Amino acid sequence: MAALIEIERLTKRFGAFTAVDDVSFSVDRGEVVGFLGPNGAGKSTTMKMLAGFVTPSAGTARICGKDVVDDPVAAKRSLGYLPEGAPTYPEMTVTAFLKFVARIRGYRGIEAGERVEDAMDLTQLQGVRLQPIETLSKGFKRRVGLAQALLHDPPVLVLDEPTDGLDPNQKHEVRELIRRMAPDKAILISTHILEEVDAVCTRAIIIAHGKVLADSPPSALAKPGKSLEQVFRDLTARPAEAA
Ligand SMILES: Nc1ncnc2c1ncn2[C@@H]1O[C@H](COP(=O)(O)OP(=O)(O)OP(=O)(O)O)[C@@H](O)[C@H]1O
Repeated sequence: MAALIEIERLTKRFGAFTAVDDVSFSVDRGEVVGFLGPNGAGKSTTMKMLAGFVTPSAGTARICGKDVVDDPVAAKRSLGYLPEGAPTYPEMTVTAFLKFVARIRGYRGIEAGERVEDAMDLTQLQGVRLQPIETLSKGFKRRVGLAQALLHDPPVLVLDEPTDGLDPNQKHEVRELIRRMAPDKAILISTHILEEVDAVCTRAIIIAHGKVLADSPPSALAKPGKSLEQVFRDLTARPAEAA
C-alpha cells in the first residue's frame, strides 16, 4: 500500500531563490517523522505545500494518494495541519473557533459538539473554553491550533513546531499525545528541539538550503561518540560555510 504522505521531487522557487529543492520522501502509517533543519531551511515551505497553502514550482505531493494540487479538497479531508504561529480569528472564543472549524469540516449538530469536546479534551483546553483566543498565552494558542488540526481525526498530521512556546509540562503532554496517536497515523513534525526527535520520532529528516541531507531513524543518525546535535551541526553547517 502507498504511503500516506508521498513527496516526489518537490521544489519551490520564490523568484530566483529556491527554498525547497528537489525534495522526495514518504511517511507511512505508524511513522512519526521529525523534520529538522536550521532557520530558513525550507521546512515550513514544504509543509505549506503539503497543506495546499503554497503551490509547488515542480514535483508532486500526495496525501492518502490524493494530489494536493489536482485534488486539493480530497487531500485536505485526510490532513490535519498545524501552521506556525497562532490561530486566526483572535476575537473568537476557543469553543466558537473550534465549532466554526467543525462546521467547515462538515460536522453538524450533536456530532459537531462531540468533535469540539473531544478535541478540547485531547489538548486540555476545557479550562479556557470561553476565553477569546487573543487573550490566551502563547502555549494555549498553540494548543488551540493543535485542537483544530486534530478535530476531524485525520489519518495524516503535518505539525509545524507543535511544541513551540509550550512550557516543559505542556511539551511533555503534547509529545505523549503524538505518541498515543502515532500507531494509526502518518505524522510529520518540524522542530528545532533535537531531544524531541529522540522522544517521539521514528525517523528524522534533516534539511538545509532546501535539500534533504539525511533521512534515517534517529538512532542511526547519532554515531558512537556523537550526539544527534553534533551530527545535525556537522551536516547543516557545511553547506552554509561553502555558500
Ligand atoms: N513567500 C515567500 N517569498 C520569498 N521567500 C520566502 C517566502 N516564504 C519563505 N521564503 C524563504 O524561503 C526560505 C525557507 O523558509 P521556510 O520558512 O520554509 O524555512 P524553515 O525551515 O521553516 O525555517 P524556520 O526554522 O526559521 O521556521 C527562507 O529563506 C525564507 O525566507
